[in-house]
Amino acid sequence: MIGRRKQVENYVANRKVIGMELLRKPLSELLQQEPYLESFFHSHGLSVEDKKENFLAVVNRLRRRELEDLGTSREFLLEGFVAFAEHARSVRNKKTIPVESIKVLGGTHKDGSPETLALEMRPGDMICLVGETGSGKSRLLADIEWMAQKDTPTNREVLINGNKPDSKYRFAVEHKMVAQLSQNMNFVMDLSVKEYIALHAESKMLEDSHELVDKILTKANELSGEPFEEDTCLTALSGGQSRALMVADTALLSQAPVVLIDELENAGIHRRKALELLTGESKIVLMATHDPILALHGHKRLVLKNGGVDQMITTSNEEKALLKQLEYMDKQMMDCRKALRRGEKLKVEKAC
Ligand SMILES: Nc1ncnc2c1ncn2[C@@H]1O[C@H](COP(=O)(O)OP(=O)(O)OP(=O)(O)O)[C@@H](O)[C@H]1O
Repeated sequence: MIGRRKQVENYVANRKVIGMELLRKPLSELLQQEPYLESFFHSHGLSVEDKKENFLAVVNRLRRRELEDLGTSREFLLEGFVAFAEHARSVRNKKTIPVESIKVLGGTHKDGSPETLALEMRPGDMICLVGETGSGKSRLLADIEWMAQKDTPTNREVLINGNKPDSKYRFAVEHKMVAQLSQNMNFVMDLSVKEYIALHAESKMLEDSHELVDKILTKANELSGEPFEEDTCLTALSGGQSRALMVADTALLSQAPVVLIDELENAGIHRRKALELLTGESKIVLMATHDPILALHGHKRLVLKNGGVDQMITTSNEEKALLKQLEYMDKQMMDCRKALRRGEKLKVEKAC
């Protein structure tokens, strides 16, 4: 039987240069540069009291009994740590495709007739989809999400920056082009708001995650009708607070250049600010909605009929003027709601 120092030396000798720098660097230095590596220690039940040590020393120190208790081996830990770090680095360095434009070329309506469409969208655009039930709004959102190549029921084709998207972008989960915000956002995790955002930021291997967590919390509170604290449990958030958190999280943490929204419900969220936050982060926002305030906020709206885009309407100046009136009424409604919550009696100027 070979001793533990020998096992580690053998491993070191057999291992090619890659990974050795990682194993020999003092943990204090390594974890300062790549704090997410600490989760490897937690998940493998390793304690690191002396951070001046390097990973080789940590593994070397472990006794056979301890390794058995942890259900692992030295080789496994060394291999695992290097693999974990390499994967984490690749996630961190991963770039989504820089999107300058997305073009949707028409396919066919439900009855098979051709759809005349050449829709071009650029970062910062907000486009609304309107239409009767079953007219094809969700299908259009799905075509964009799947980067359809005449291979969906609509036969549409989606071009990224004027070209057919590389299949690695179409099918690889880590290159997600699209973030979805759906109507039903319920949390089932037993975490505080701050823990949840921190976990999400950590999963993206971001360096400045603390700053970002605070920024997301502040933005979520600006969007929410009812403010909430960082230690509020996710499951205790109201529908509006959950949506506000998801919008802020998507805008600031998601690398996906496109956000698809299936109706942003009215209650408890400042909808205009939510859209401004998303488009301000240079995302392309597409939203299926029948809410006039949201629909008129879009630069354009697509009218869906029989599975195809029937009209593409640019928001007119008259509609923009109407939007101001609607927003005024909406604010009155919000104020009334707040006053009711505070137990106040409503006065005529606050009447909705
Ligand atoms: N061009 C098309 N060709 C064939 N099938 C289509 C086409 N467009 C939509 N469909 C199909 O029609 C059905 C209804 O479409 P979809 O769910 O997109 O409608 P919707 O407008 O989102 O409806 P709702 O408002 O009820 O959510 C779906 O099964 C969808 O796949």
